[in-house]
Amino acid sequence: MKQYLDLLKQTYETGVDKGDRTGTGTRSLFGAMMRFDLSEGFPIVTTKKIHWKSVVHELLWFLNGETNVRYLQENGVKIWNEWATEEGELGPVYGVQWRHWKTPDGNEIDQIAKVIEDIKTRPNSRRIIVSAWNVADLPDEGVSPVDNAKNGKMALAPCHAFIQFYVVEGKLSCMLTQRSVDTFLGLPFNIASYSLMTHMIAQQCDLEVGDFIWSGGDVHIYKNHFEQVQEQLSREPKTLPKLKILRKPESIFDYKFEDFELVGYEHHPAIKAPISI
Ligand SMILES: Nc1nc(=O)c2c([nH]1)NC[C@@H]1CN(c3ccc(C(=O)N[C@@H](CCC(=O)O)C(=O)O)cc3)CN21
Ligand SMILES: O=c1ccn([C@H]2C[C@H](O)[C@@H](COP(=O)(O)O)O2)c(=O)[nH]1
Repeated sequence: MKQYLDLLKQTYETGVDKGDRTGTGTRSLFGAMMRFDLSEGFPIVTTKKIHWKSVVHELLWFLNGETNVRYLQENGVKIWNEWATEEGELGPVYGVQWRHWKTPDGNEIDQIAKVIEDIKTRPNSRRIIVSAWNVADLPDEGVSPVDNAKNGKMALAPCHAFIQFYVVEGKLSCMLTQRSVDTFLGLPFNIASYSLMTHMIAQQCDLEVGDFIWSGGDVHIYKNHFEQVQEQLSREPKTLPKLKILRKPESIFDYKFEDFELVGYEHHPAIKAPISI
């Protein structure tokens, strides 16, 4: 995960002080790209422990079209709790936009099903895209995440907002555009999550995995993560694990947590850090 550590270092050393919505304050740079060849190992950060269980359950939850944190909580995943209403609602976040994008005529579009169909039937298409950036559902930035969710808006505007797939020589690649990046806490999850999804879609479409390309807009380190970043940058990365998918489910919507095994995930100890809400 040299690419990740290089970006963390670059942001830490060359970023500019910048205020932000949460009030914490950040060091930030604008515009970055990383490329991971998924055939060379599964890109999960090794210089601290990443909670793999949270990565997998969060992705399955998105793919199920869900936006209530109940499923996550039932599976011991706490990462979305702070933004949810008392009933557990987050408003029309990723799950709704991926699976149930509302059209003006009252119908819905399942963007994930469409992407699978496109990859199978029109692999040369340059329009194999999932967008979570539904302008009509964006939150009001002057209102708290919980109040936005109560008002039927997204609790948070999508961070990983635009996904494009590409097929060539029997390999599936994925490129993500992430408009806002919590480099210490969020980014390791985002890289692992999209790499996992690329493996799943490749399996469903009988393709090998190609590259995962990540691009970021406002790449920042929160000011209360500086010590943790220094600690992490002092650690030596370890060899990447391999992802094993233990069966081929009927469809992209039928995967279970137990279907995935990260073989040989060696990592340094976890590093605790406060999350900015
Ligand atoms: N400021 C901020 N950063 C984010 O990364 C982020 C948000 N907000 N809001 C929405 C989601 C929620 N995400 C989160 C939330 C919490 C952790 C977190 O606390 N991670 C810890 C513990 C993980 C666990 O035990 O599951 C970590 O050490 O990685 C990570 C990503 C990513 N997103
Ligand atoms: O998957 C995610 C979700 C969120 N983040 C981070 C990026 C920002 O630090 C906050 C969102 O705040 P905005 O003011 O809406 O930009 O959450 C992430 O890195 N990854």
